[in-house]
Amino acid sequence: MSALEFDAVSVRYGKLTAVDGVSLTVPSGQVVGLVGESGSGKSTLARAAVGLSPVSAGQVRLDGVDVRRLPRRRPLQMVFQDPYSSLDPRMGIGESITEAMPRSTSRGARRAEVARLLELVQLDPERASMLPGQLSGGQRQRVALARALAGQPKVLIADEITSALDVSVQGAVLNLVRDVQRRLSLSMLFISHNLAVVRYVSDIVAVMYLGRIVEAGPAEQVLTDPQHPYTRDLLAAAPSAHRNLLADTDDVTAPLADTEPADPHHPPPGCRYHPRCPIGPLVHTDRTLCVSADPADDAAHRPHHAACHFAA
Ligand SMILES: Nc1ncnc2c1ncn2[C@@H]1O[C@H](COP(=O)(O)OP(=O)(O)OP(=O)(O)O)[C@@H](O)[C@H]1O
Repeated sequence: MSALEFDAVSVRYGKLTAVDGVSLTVPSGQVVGLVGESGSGKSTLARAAVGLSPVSAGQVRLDGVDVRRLPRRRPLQMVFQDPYSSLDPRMGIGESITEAMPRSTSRGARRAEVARLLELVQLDPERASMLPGQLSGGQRQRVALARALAGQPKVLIADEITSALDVSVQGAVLNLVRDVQRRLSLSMLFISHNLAVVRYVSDIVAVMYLGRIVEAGPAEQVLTDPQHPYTRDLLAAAPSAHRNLLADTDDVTAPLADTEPADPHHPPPGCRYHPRCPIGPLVHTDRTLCVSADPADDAAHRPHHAACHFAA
């Protein structure tokens, strides 16, 4: 079991700061669910761990070791929304899985290992010679998971892995991932725009807004007693999060009611959420503080914390 730590990580694309000094820990054997609107920087943060987005400041560590020092970052494996990101359409699925195994795997052991991995993701090992195009979307995603597991990871990063699938198979893939995570005691960073899905798999929930984590804590606490107005607004925009696991209405990428989506190229001064935040007017404070001062997350040492001047 291994802990993944983002320590004040920033990612810049030219003038755009997509991830801005994010600190977040995925504790050993636990699942951290990362939520937030489209463009908030979730994928960029996850990709920073596996070397797919450029870290301009800060460090990502696995058990205290800078991940850049890990050979091919093999202990960190990522599964994407589109399984074709990791599967070659011209390569048999068994071969794709074999390719991801450590070089030390003997030739003789490879075939048995492919069969073991296919069984682990509940696919018939007889299918090892099939091409990805001969499988359904859900089966392809299972193969992508088997390929990620072939690298013998300690940490699994799952980025919207069910959102491109038919609703009818989303639940099964989700159950599979959760089952595999528990069985192998993997640490997992799980990204989804669907709050009900995040609630179902996560021990900890982190909420991202314009490149920052604005709230994090034990999943139940964050989702039933949110401290940050943005988290409250997300939950209010997804009322079925508590009932229907896979309802489309939980899409938090939809703009929140009556508010302009934020422009990551021009983050507002002070608190980044202040132009959309209902709290100032509600509590009759003058909003000078929110407009002028960036709310430092003073309580980041606590299990449940939020970056808001008026956190509940
Ligand atoms: N390779 C890139 N080059 C330039 N800008 C990028 C790149 N990748 C992401 N961005 C920008 O960084 C910001 C964060 O994007 P990111 O994809 O991480 O957000 P997200 O929260 O994962 O959104 P989504 O749910 O839509 O994937 C966005 O403004 C996006 O346009």
